Amino acid sequence: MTNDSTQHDACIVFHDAAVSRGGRTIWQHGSFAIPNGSVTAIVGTNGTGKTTMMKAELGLLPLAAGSITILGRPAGSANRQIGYVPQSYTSDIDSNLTAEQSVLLGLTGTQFGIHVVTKAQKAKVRQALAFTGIEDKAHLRLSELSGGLRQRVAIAQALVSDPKLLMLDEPLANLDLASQRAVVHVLARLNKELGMTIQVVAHDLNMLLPILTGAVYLLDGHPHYAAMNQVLDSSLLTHLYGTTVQVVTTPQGDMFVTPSPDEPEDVVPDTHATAEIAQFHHHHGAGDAGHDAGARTPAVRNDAGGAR
Ligand SMILES: Nc1ncnc2c1ncn2[C@@H]1O[C@H](COP(=O)(O)OP(=O)(O)OP(=O)(O)O)[C@@H](O)[C@H]1O
Repeated sequence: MTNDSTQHDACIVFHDAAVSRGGRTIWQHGSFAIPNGSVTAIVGTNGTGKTTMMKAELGLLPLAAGSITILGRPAGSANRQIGYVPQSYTSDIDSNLTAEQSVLLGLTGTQFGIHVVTKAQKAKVRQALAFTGIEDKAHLRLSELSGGLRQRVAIAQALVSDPKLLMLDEPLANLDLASQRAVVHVLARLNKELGMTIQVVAHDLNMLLPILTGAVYLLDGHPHYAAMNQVLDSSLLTHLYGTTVQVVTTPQGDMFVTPSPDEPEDVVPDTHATAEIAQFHHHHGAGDAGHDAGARTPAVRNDAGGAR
C-alpha cells in the first residue's frame, strides 16, 4: 500500500507504526498512505487511541515502532505546515482574549511578550476571521462567544498561517446542529477552495459524511485506512462501534449511519420444546406427569415467556 507512487502523492504515511502509553501498546502495525487533498476521519470507540494518533502524527508522542511521515518529513518536522485544533480548545482557552487576538496567536505563537503586529499579519487575521464567517466577532472576548463561534475562532487560528494539513480533534463535540453545519461548511471550503488536506477525529460520522473521502479506523488494536465507500459497510461499522449499525441511503442519495433498532421481544423465537418446559414444573406422582405436561402446555409456555 505504501509503494513509491502512493507515497509521492501522500500527505500522511504510516509504516508499521506503533504507540505505547504507560507501558501498554495502544495500537500497532499501522501501514497506510493518506493522499494529499483528502478529508479523512479517525474513527474508533472510546480509548482506542484517536487523540494518540494525532499526537503521534505531530511528533508529540514517540513511536514504539515503525515510522510516520507527514508532508514528506518525519512526524514533528513539518509542524509549521500543520494547523492543529486540539479537543479541549473551546473549553480551556484563556477567555479574556478577543477573537482577533486569539487568531493572531496562530501567527505569533505566544501571547506573552511584546509583539509588533505588522499590517500583513493583521490582514491575515482578518482574512482568517472572514473565511470562518466571524469577522464581525473580531473584538468580542472568547468568553462572550458561544461554543460554536469559539470553535470557528480555533479553526481561524489554525488556518491563519496557511497550513497544508489541518488536524482537528472532535471539532463537532458539544455543538448544536447549526454550529456543526457551520463548522463542516468551513472545512468543506478549506478543502475545495484552498486545497487543504484535512483530518478530523470524530465519534459521529453523519455530519461529516458529505465531505469525507476516507477514514482511518482503529479496530482490534490496529489502525487501517480505507476510502469512504469501503468504510460505509454495515458489518465493518457494526464491528467498529461494537453495536449493530446500518448504512442507510435516502431516496435523495444522502447516506447516513444509524444504529439498528433492537429486535422486539415478541419476535424472539421460543426454542424450548413443550416437554422440556414441562420439566420446570413439579409434578406429583409419575402417573400424572405425562398427562399434566400435555394439559398445561399453553400455561407453561406463558410462564416461561413471562420470566424472560
Ligand atoms: N498520558 C497517558 N498515560 C498513559 N495512558 C494514556 C495517557 N493518555 C491516554 N492514555 C491511554 O491511551 C489510550 C488511548 O487514549 P486516547 O485519548 O488516544 O483515546 P481516544 O480514542 O482519543 O479516546 P476518546 O474517544 O475517549 O477521546 C487510552 O486507553 C488511555 O487510557
